[in-house]
Amino acid sequence: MSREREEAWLQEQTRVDEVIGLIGQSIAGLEQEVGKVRGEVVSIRKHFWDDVSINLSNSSDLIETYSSMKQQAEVLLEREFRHRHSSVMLSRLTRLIRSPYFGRIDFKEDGARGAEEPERIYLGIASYLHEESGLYLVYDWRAPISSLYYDYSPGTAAYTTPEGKISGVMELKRQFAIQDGSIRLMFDTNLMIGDELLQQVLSRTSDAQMKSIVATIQKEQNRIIRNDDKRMLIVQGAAGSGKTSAALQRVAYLLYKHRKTLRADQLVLFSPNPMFNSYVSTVLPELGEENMQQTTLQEYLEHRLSSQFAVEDPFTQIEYVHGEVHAPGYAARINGIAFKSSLEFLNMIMAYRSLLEREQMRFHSVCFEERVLVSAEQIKEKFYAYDPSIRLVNRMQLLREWLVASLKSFAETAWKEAWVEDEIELLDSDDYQRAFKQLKVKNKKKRETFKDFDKEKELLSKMVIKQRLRPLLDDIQSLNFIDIVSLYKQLFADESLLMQVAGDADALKALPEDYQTICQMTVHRLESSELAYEDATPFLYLQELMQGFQVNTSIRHVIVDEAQDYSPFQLHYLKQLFPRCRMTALGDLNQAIYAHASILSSFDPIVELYGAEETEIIRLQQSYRSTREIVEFTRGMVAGGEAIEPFNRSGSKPQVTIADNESELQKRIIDNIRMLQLEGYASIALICKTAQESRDVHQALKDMLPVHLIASPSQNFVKGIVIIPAYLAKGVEFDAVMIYNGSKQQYSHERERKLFYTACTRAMHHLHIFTLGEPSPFITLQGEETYLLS
Ligand SMILES: Nc1ncnc2c1ncn2[C@@H]1O[C@H](COP(=O)(O)OP(=O)(O)OP(=O)(O)O)[C@@H](O)[C@H]1O
Repeated sequence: MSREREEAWLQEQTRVDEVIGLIGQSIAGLEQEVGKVRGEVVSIRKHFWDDVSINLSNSSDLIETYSSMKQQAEVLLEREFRHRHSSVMLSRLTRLIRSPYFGRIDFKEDGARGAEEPERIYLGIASYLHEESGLYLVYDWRAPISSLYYDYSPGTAAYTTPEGKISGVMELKRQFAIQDGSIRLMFDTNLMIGDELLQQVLSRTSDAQMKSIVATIQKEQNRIIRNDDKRMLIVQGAAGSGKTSAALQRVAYLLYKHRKTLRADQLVLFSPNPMFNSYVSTVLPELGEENMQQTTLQEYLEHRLSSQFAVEDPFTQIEYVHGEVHAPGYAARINGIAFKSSLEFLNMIMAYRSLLEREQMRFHSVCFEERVLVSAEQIKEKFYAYDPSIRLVNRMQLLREWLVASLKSFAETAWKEAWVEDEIELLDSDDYQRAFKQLKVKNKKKRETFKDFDKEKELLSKMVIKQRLRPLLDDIQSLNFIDIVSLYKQLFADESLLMQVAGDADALKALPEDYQTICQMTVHRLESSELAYEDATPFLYLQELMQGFQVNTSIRHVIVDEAQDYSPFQLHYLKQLFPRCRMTALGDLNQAIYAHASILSSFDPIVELYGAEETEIIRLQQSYRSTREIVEFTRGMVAGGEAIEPFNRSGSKPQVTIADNESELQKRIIDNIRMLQLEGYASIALICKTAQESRDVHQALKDMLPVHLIASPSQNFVKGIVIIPAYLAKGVEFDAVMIYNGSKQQYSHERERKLFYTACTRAMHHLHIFTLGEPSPFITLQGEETYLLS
């Protein structure tokens, strides 16, 4: 180390010591404060009534009592607020003291006098204000001035504040890695930030949890994080380019920037599967923020539809797409999936709604026990008797009122029926008591005598009727008299209707050639009370059009990760569901592994969602996850892959091993896993094509190695050796990846290309593909120099 550098290091360590000392003092003060205020809160709560003087004798005493209570309540509120505030500060400083900052910039604003020293800005995961001097000893990485660190190398630089742009010269940019109070690494950078520190960070072994990237955010990623102008932000980025990482940092940024108006529960992340939720769940707490809500589209669909159907999940659909290629009707199902996820089909459903306003509506009869109170036919007649200019949803409200009235008039006579008397016999004593109480109140009001047997019986009978009609009334209130299942089924059962609707929606050309088979298959499944994944969103959309949209207005920001997995139809639906939200959609078209059209296959429909004016598209080409060798091998597998830039981190070339039979294949895999373990890799994945294959391989290997099977999306992500189907490994990463059988037989069809690419790009340091017989063309078409064959 040069002398100059040694001195700088020493100076910085001295400052680190000072800052840690000061933070320590603040922590001690806060601990005292928290303890004291907690004691006060407990004591006020305990003695609340002792200190309130209660006197209700006359109005002035009443006012005095009220104001004394109010005063006590205000004191309690103020103490509770102080307690919360100090506790938050305390936990922030406790996090900061371990590693107070990771960067420094020296910045001289334009207009500062020549002799003036540049301002030194130290950046950390939270700010630290030294109260006595009034100086910020650490700036929050999200503060406006901190963007200089991410956006510039030394030289002229500028940042934006709410008051405008501030320009100047950055004279120094320094990066640190501080652990337990000691500077472990220190770099001054002239290039763009991160290269050396990033090298170190990316060379580490992976973890079962994603990590924050706050110290090494790259310029392009910073654009994603701080982009706050447009309603829609689309990020199309290569595998491993940091889309998910940037999205989580973005959430932390938004929570900081809008801290007065935005709460964590007003943001929702749509993840590819529940396992992914646990994988990313520690990033925000690590940054000192509460987690946002996390869900999956499937979870939402289940929540809305599972009472009516067995709803197929997307993973069962993928298993079918990749595992049942020879099943009868396979091609029709695939075409059906693509068709039903298109915007053309959405337009057809809209056209269908218009048609239903005039004809073909379907209702359930309103029945009590076996008796039809209002027949489906009568409801339909009534519906079409309303003024056609009234909107469909409003006509449904009118129908509802009419049916509630019909039910009431039925109740008015039904209580006299003989069966009601039998039911009274079955009432328990609580019911009797309740009836008597009511009767007493009524009699008091009407000044009648109580000993009235008939009145008592009438009251009990009416009570019985009311109880028995309650579920029916609830059903009517929820508009369940509209027969949505028949409406959806009718669209496929009556081909002429489908043609008419397609014609009205200008979607005739989009109808697949084999639509008749698709129709039959759809009807067949609905008749078994099953809803295929591709039907779930259209069905729900139709239901909302009939019953009125159930929207969520409290959500202000929706983040859709792995956005390529969503169809245009599904994204449109999400937009309707969250009418007040801004949206961030992050994805990689090359990882689109579903059979439906991806929203990213053309940007047009997704841009149309909020309009070009309100949409920003950012592309990320640099891949950080994998070594240069792995990126150079995998990028050739996908269209446009040549644009993907590897980060300059070297490792061994991907290996391809051919085995003649399955037992040899497995033996080689076992040997390889043992070797990888000796080399110190902590997370190793054996990636299979389907869950079925994963289960079989697990069965074969489990007695020889400690392997975990992850075959269901609801499992948690675990460290160690995992056997996992490719579609569940989406979004996550491993130190070493082995592909179970990358043979020509397994991966050669176009639809398998992206699945294979997704599997290979999960590797950070080591990729090894084992094949049973001839390797897949996705391997052999790569340059021979990009991999090693054995
Ligand atoms: N600026 C950065 N600094 C440090 N690490 C980074 C940075 N950007 C990305 N990484 C790392 O690169 C890896 C890939 O990031 P991430 O999973 O966010 O990428 P992705 O684009 O969502 O990937 P995929 O689409 O393949 O799922 C992670 O280990 C992440 O920590």
